[in-house]
Amino acid sequence: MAPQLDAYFKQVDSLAEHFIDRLAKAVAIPSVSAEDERRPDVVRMGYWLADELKSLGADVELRPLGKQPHKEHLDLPPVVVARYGNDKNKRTILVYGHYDVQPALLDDGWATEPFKLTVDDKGRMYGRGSTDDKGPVLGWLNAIEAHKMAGVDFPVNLLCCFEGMEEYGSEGLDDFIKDEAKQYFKDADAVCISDNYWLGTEKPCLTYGLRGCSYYSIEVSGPGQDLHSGVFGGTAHEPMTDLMKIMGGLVGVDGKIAIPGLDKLVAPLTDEEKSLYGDIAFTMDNLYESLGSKTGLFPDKERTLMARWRYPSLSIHGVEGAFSAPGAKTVIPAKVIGKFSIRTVPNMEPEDVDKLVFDYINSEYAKLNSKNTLKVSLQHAGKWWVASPKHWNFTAAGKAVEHVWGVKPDLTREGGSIPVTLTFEQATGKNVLLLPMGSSTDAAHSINEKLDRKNYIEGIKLLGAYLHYVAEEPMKES
Ligand SMILES: C[C@H](N)C(=O)N[C@@H](Cc1c[nH]cn1)C(=O)O
Ligand SMILES: [Zn+2]
Ligand SMILES: [Zn+2]
Repeated sequence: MAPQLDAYFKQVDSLAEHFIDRLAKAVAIPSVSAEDERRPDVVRMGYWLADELKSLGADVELRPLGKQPHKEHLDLPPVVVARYGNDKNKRTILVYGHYDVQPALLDDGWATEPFKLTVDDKGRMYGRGSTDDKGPVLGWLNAIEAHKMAGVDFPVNLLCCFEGMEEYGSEGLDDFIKDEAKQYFKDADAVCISDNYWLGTEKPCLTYGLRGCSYYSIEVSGPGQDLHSGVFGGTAHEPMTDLMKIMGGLVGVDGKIAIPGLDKLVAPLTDEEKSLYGDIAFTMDNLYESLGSKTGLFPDKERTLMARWRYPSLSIHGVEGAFSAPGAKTVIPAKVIGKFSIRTVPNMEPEDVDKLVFDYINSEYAKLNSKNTLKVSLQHAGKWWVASPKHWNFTAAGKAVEHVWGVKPDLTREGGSIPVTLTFEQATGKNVLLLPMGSSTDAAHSINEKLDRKNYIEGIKLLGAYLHYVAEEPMKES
């Protein structure tokens, strides 16, 4: 295998500028799934990706997902499914990624235009979606192209599933995966997802766990319209005041969730699990570097990792309808919608979490004796996932990491969520591996998101090398 991989790696290096150009084209399409007016761009991105795959020789289909639930005027963006290779003597790997991105505005504080890939003198490639998840998705396409150009036989059959709604809770995809598990995806021997990050900036990792995400909104309404606070202040129940009381009580400044009973749903920490954290290559400086400050909640690495991986957290995201522009407008908002989410962990069942959340908010609201109207809703929920890393899929990826990066990867869990991971595992019955490309300082979801050139180019080598090692692994279990 070594000469083949050498030829492939060389080809990746010589195509590096072309691969960066491909990423620039993808970043230039503002495929923001959460913004209704951007939906045509999300669809355009799906078609662009399909065309790129076709030009590389893959069989591609754009599968419609129907209307968006609760927003029937909007079509969901298509799922791009593709097959590259159909050799019965080769293994088949199913890869998943997403071509939608988080919202981004220059005014949010970006140093460069978010939808223009901007490379600085240190090789940092800034742009929305660079690391989450356009760089990794294009990594698979680039791996195909470099094999073709180098004349190296592609070692496996590749099935692709690229969606356009991941950042909005993967609307519609669960049913699609369940339907296709025994059809389009039926040949898959294992699944690989590249959509998370290293823990630091130096050491690669393989990831076998994710937290779940239950996302809620609290709507408080009262007055028929926004009011003058001089004329009506002190005479009416104010929705914003009620909302702030409720939202402010959900979580303490120490990160402790105030919802009674939630902690009882969490799997107890065993001695065996506790012993795993010490060996992970992660320092408090890694945390401070990616936070951009020293505002961590815990002084030590073990508790920080546990807080990220194996305990739930509650984050308050924002308030719709509130006065958030600069200035000093004296308005009483008539209706406000507060948004928060809970990252869930083993053994929290989403329905149990919902019940505790609704009961707590309703009982706290009752204590306010407000005449306003409260509505609490679940926006979307995705369950946590923890798998066994003792599978040939992980062994192959471990060997590929050692080959490309010269170091054994850490086995990590991830604080973020990719809800379809569990769906892929359950619907196909196959092992799922998370193989990240980007690093902890990439600022996914934040301003100035970036992917380092080195992570992108070596990441393309890694994805290709992983497929070669997969082809060599003895098949021991499904
Ligand atoms: C880890 C992955 N790249 C990611 O960013 N996932 C999102 C998924 C999500 C959940 N609700 C909405 N989007 C995340 O963890 O926030
Ligand atoms: Zn992602
Ligand atoms: Zn994301």
